[in-house]
Amino acid sequence: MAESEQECLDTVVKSGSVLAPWLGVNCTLLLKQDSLACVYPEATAAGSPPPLPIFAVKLEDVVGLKILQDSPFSSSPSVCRAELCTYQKVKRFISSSYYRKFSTEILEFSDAKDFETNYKTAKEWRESIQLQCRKNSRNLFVFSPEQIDRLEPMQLLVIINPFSGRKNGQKLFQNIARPMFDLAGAVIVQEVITERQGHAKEFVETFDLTSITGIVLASGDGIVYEVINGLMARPDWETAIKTPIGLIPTGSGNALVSSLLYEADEEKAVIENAVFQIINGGIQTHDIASVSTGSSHSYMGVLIHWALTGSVDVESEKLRILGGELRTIVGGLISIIMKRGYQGQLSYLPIDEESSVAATERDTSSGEAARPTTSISVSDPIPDNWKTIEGNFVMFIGLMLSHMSDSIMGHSDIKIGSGEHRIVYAFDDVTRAQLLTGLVGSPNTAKYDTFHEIRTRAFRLNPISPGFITVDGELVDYGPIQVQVHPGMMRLYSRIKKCNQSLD
Ligand SMILES: Nc1ncnc2c1ncn2[C@@H]1O[C@H](COP(=O)(O)OP(=O)(O)OP(=O)(O)O)[C@@H](O)[C@H]1O
Repeated sequence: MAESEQECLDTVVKSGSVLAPWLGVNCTLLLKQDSLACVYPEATAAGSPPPLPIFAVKLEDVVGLKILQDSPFSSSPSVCRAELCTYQKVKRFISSSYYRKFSTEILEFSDAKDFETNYKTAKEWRESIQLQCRKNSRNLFVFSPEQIDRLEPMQLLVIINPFSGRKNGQKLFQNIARPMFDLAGAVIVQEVITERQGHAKEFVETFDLTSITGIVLASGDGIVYEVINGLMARPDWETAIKTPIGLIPTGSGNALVSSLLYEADEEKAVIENAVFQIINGGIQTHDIASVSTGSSHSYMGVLIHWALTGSVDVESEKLRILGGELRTIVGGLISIIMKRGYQGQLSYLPIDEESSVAATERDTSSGEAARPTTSISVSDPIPDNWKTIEGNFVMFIGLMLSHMSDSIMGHSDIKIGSGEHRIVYAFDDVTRAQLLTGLVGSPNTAKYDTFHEIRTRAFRLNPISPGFITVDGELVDYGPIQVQVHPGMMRLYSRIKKCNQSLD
C-alpha cells in the first residue's frame, strides 16, 4: 500500500469520549476511514506511541450501532448505552475456511449530565459510522463520481414471495433480514407480498422508482426474472433497469445470489450473508439477455434449462412439499434414472466472433428508447459464421453465472456480469453415473468428454422432441428460442470488489 494511501486510512474522521462499561474506564472512540477503534485516552495524546486499542473493527465488518434507549445495566440514568454490531469473518477450527459471526461491543455515551444529550451524541455517532461505511462502499465498489456523492440512506422496496422455497420467506425476512436492515439504517419504504404469478412484474412496472434507491427480493430466481422484465417493460426502462437489486435466498432456486456469495467468498444460502451484501450499498453490474421465442420476448439474468434439467425444473414442481433444493435433487435423480434424449439443434456464434453480433434494436413508434433485443429472430436463417450442432441431447444448461442452485455449481469461472452464456450439454452417450456427478457437482467437462461446453453471446436452440424450456426457473413457450446477451445492463447490491467498473 502506498504511504499516502495508508495516511489517508489513518486519518481520524471523528473522535469522542465514550465509556467502556466492562472496564469502567473512559476511552476514546476513533472513527477512521476504514476502521473504528476504542482506545485509552492517554494513547491519543500528541507524541504518544500508536494507541493500543481496547477493541478495533474494520468498517467493512460493521452492521451498525444499536442504541438502547432503556439501559437497565448502565451506571446512571443519564447514560445512553449502545451496541456496536459487527459481522466478522472467523476461521473454522479444523478447515481453512471462514464463516461470519455476529458480535457486539458495548459503549456508553455519558459525557453530558442528561440522557437526551447523550442519546443525541450516540445518534450522531450512528450516523457518522453509517455515512463512512457507505462512503467506503461507494469508493470500493462503485466507480462513478455521482454515485460516490449520493450518500442518502438506503430506501428500499422489498418484494417477498411467500410461495417460494419452503414457503417461509416472510418469516425469514422479518426475523433475520429486517433487523439487519434496521441496524444498518436502511429504510424499508414498502413491503410487497406477492399474491400470484406475475404480481412482482406488474408491481415494478408502475411503481414510483424515484422514491427508492434499490429493490430487495426475498425469493428465488423466478421473482428476479419477473422484476427484470417489469423494469424493462417501463417507458423509462433505460434508467429503471439500473435500479440496484438486492437478493435474499428464500427460494428453491437461488442461483444468482449463490453465485454472488460464492464470488464474494462468503458462505452460500445463509440469509445473513446475503443481507450483508446489500446493507453498505456497494453495487456491481450484471448482464441481462434477450430471449425470443416465436410468440414472445423477455429478458433473463440467470440460466436456461432444456432436456433433462428443463423437465426437472417443471416436473419437480409436484415435489414442492420437499422444499428447498431437495426437490431438485429428488427430481434430478428420477430424471437421471429415466435418462431421456431430446432431439434438437443448437446454433451459436462462438464468443471470439462477438464483434459481429451487435444487437439490433426494435423500432418503437411510442418515442421510447428502443429496447435491446436479439440481432436475429427465430425465423431468420442462421448466419454463415455461426456453428450448428445437432443430436439427441440429454442435458442442456445455458448459464450466465457460476451456480445452478444453492449448492450446485455449474462452472466456478463464470463470473457475474462476464458478458457470456456458457452452454453445457451432453448427448445420449453420457452415462447415468456421469450425469449424477453433474447433479451433485459441476458437469466435469475436463474429466468426461461426454460433457461439452460452449462460450457464446448469441445462440438459437431449436428443440424437436417434446419437452420443456425454462428461463430463470420460469416455463416459456416450447419451440425455437433465440438468446442474446446484453452486457452490464443491470445492477446488483454486492460486496464483490471489481476495479474500473463502468456503471454508465
Ligand atoms: N403468492 C403466490 N402464489 C403462488 N405463486 C407465486 C406467488 N407469488 C409468486 N409466485 C410465483 O412463484 C414462482 C416461483 O418463485 P421463486 O422463484 O421466487 O421461488 P422458487 O421456490 O425458487 O421457485 P422455482 O424453483 O420454481 O423458481 C414464480 O413463478 C412466481 O411468479
